[in-house]
Amino acid sequence: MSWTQREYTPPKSCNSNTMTVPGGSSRGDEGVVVDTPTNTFKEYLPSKTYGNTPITTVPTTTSVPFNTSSQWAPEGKSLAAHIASAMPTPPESPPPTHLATSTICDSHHHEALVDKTTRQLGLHNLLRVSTSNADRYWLTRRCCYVFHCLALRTKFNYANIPNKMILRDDRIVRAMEQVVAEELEEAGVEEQDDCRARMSLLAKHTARANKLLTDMKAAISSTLIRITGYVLFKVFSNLLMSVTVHGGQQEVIDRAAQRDTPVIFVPLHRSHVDYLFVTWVLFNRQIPAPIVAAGDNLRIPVFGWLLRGLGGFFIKRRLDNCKSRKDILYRSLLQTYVTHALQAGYNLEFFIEGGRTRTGKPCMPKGGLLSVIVDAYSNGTLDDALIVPIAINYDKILDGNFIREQMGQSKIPESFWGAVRAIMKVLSTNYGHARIDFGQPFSLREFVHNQKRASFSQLPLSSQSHNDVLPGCTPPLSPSPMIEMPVLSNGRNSEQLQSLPQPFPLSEQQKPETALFSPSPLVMGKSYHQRSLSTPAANGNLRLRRTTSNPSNALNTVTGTNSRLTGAPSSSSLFGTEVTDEYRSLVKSLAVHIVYDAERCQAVMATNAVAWLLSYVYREGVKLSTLVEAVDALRDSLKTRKRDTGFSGHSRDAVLHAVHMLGAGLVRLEQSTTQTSTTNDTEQDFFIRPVTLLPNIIELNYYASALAPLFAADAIIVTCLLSSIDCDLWSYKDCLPDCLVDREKLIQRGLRLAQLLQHEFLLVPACASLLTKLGQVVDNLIDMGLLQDAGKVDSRWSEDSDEDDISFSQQYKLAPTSSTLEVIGAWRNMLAPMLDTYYHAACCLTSLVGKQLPDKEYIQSIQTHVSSLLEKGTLRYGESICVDPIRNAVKLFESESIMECYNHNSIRLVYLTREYDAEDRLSPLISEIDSYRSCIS
Ligand SMILES: CCCCCCCCCCCCCCCC(=O)SCCNC(=O)CCNC(=O)[C@H](O)C(C)(C)COP(=O)(O)OP(=O)(O)OC[C@H]1O[C@@H](n2cnc3c(N)ncnc32)[C@H](O)[C@@H]1OP(=O)(O)O
Repeated sequence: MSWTQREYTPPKSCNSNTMTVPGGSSRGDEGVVVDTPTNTFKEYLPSKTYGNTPITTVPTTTSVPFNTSSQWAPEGKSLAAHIASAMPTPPESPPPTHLATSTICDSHHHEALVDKTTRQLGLHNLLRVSTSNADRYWLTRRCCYVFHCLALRTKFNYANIPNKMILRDDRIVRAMEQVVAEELEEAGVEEQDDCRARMSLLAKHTARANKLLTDMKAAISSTLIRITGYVLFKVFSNLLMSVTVHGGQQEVIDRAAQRDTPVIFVPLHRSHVDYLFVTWVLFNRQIPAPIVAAGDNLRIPVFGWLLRGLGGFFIKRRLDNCKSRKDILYRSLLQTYVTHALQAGYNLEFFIEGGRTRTGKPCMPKGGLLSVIVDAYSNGTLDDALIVPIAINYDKILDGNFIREQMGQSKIPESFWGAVRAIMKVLSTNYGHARIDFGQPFSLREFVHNQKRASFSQLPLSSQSHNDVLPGCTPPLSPSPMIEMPVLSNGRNSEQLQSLPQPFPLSEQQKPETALFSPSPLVMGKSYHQRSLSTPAANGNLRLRRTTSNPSNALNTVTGTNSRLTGAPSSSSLFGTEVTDEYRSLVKSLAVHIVYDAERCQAVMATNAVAWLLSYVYREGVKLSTLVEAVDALRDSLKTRKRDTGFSGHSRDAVLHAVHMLGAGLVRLEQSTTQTSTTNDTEQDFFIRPVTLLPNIIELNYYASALAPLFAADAIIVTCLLSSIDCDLWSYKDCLPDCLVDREKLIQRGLRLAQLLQHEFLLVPACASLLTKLGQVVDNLIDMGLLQDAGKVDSRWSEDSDEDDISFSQQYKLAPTSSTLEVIGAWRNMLAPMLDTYYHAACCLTSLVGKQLPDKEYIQSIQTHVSSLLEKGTLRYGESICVDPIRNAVKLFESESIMECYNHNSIRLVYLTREYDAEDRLSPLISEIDSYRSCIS
């Protein structure tokens, strides 16, 4: 089987800054055993019922007695021992094929951060620490973590941001006045008439603001970080075989952290361990801990206090309790706190997806916190920020599984005892390897510049006046009165600071434009506010100085609106109610860039590869030897696509390790004996079979889904191809079926399917063209030999063409072979369960004709419908029952204006729009989705 595919090369405007390090993860290298895992397979005990649907679970006994010796296992080892010793991903293995990736258009910042040294560094297992005397003395060997943690510098003076200072901020004062005025108006009291009512309302809201701030703010303690750092060494070394980071990436992060610019860490969220890892890596690199946005569901006894001391600041997961009424005061407090913290020198970390992925694929990003940063930049409060996408992946996630929620049951709220129970459970299990990948840091300023240039070049020449407000940006805040900025010092004196690399130089291409900016020494020198962590003594009273104008600020300068804007409040803020569409799309494209970049740098673990192959290629089971070959081929494909694997060494070890990690509940390992036809000898092999029953298959699918974004575009084109031909390719193995494929039509169909699946996959970043990407996927099918040139036809003869419009469309004939069929079959199977769900969700729209339903009830009715079809055996894939694709289908119906919603008494009610409020009007949509399913056998 050949999975090899040409890598998608972004268009010229979007340079891929993939860096290569010599070596590359290679197959066949000797693996170094890091640790010895427990030899027992963990028992998998899913609950027997989910909601009202009884679910059959597979027995948890394995088919292979792992404690017996086997002929197959070399040197008379027991099978269990053999499997236990088959562990890929030694940390000293060759480094990955790339350091980090970034898709940022025309980015130049990497030149300043990446050099020969960073490219040459290899992988590093964080659990292996070395103190200078580590090997010499018994005590330093025994207590290496203690010595290591003591040697690290953690004492940064994290600035205190007093409530008073935030409450005095203009934004809060305005918000408070607005809230009070609204309440007075609601109560029918004229503001001028009732001064006392106004004063008492002001006092009430000031007290509320004070309480909200106290509940929100982080209170980092250096000592707590040091102690936790040590505890995490002990805990991780018990739970995990390795925690690997690329040395070059660490070096780049060090350099980024030394710049006088806030660093914004944006990890994809898989597990509660993610935020522990990020701060822990920074602790190991002696970088100040960032403040981390934590959902206020985590503000539970003891743990809440602990998280706050480690950098957590608590935010509401939904800003407004009721969507129809914005909590202006809360929004302005959050925005002001984050802005002041960035000004005070804190680095920030937040999980842009707004929660852990339940499917294994990245979730669509949220724009709230990101808009705060963009707003701080646009109003001149921040000169720049370095954004670092991060991806963390695990052989096996420590937080259990998300089956309950995928089966439609509500999430169990976090509690003290729940957390204690979870920790106790986790402590007794082996979770294999974990891998942390830092993407290429990129400059917010550079991003905004590039976005602005892209939008600017799209404007007609006549409208390209420098006085025009920049497309994608709203006017910045007026300059605020000068307040003194706290000097944050992380131990560097001013000379050291001067010697550090300066903010990213603007590129040659940017120069003509930047010439429009008023030249200022502030940009080149260090006169703009200093960022460093201050000594409390020097900053007993923290005061902030905001730059009066920021000449390097792309938005100010390009809009040329500084003078006009004096006194104008920001309308682009979390607090502001009038967020323009252009500004929203700027923030959205930044958010998409971050998630796209983070996903691209995520390493594929052995469990992901095996789960993907078992879910979509060998659902009926496969011999170990065949699976090993398939993993080899998949690794080649990943390499071609510049994706790194979180394992190295022999693929057979990787497969056995993955089977062990996934456990008997998800994958069965059976011993099989085959007779060779030539020598009549018997050969021992294993037969590996995925457990395809519900709910186990949902968990297996979680691991498989890590590869879904990588193959999503291929899967879309293949699904369109297979559903548009009227023959079954599988019956034409190695011969030519008599059908032709039109390139243009295929790509157009692909574009439509991509639109239907817009809530499932981020196929391209904002700076790239989906059309180009789908074209490259078609080219790849040609390279694979599936499509063969059949000449061009005059497209005038096609149905919708114009008589005068002469254009030729490329035609292809199909040449399926067993290996290409295996590959495209896997891609097709990847989308099949999702398309089934979308189809049935569309069918259920008919139940909404002439009525409205609470959205939860509607989603539940779709799930009930799908599970009844599963019980009847009409549906092939158990995964179709998952609630996530159902929700995404509903979001699609909303974005296609088929359905609308409104809030009534905090309940979200959905109903069909007038154009679709009849069964016959829904039929075209249902048939359209069904047309893509016709390829599913
Ligand atoms: C040494 C070892 C140490 C160990 C050390 C451990 C460290 C220990 C730390 C603890 C750490 C715990 C970490 C837990 C991990 C989580 O708890 S993850 C969950 C919490 N975090 C997040 O959710 C962060 C990302 N989420 C967001 O940014 C969300 O937008 C918010 C802020 C939560 C709000 O969500 P929402 O209420 O659903 O609202 P959303 O639709 O996003 O929009 C809100 C507003 O944002 C603005 N906005 C949204 N999109 C846009 C846009 N595209 N453009 C412009 N404005 C926009 C608008 O103003 C919008 O309001 P409207 O005008 O639409 O009314």
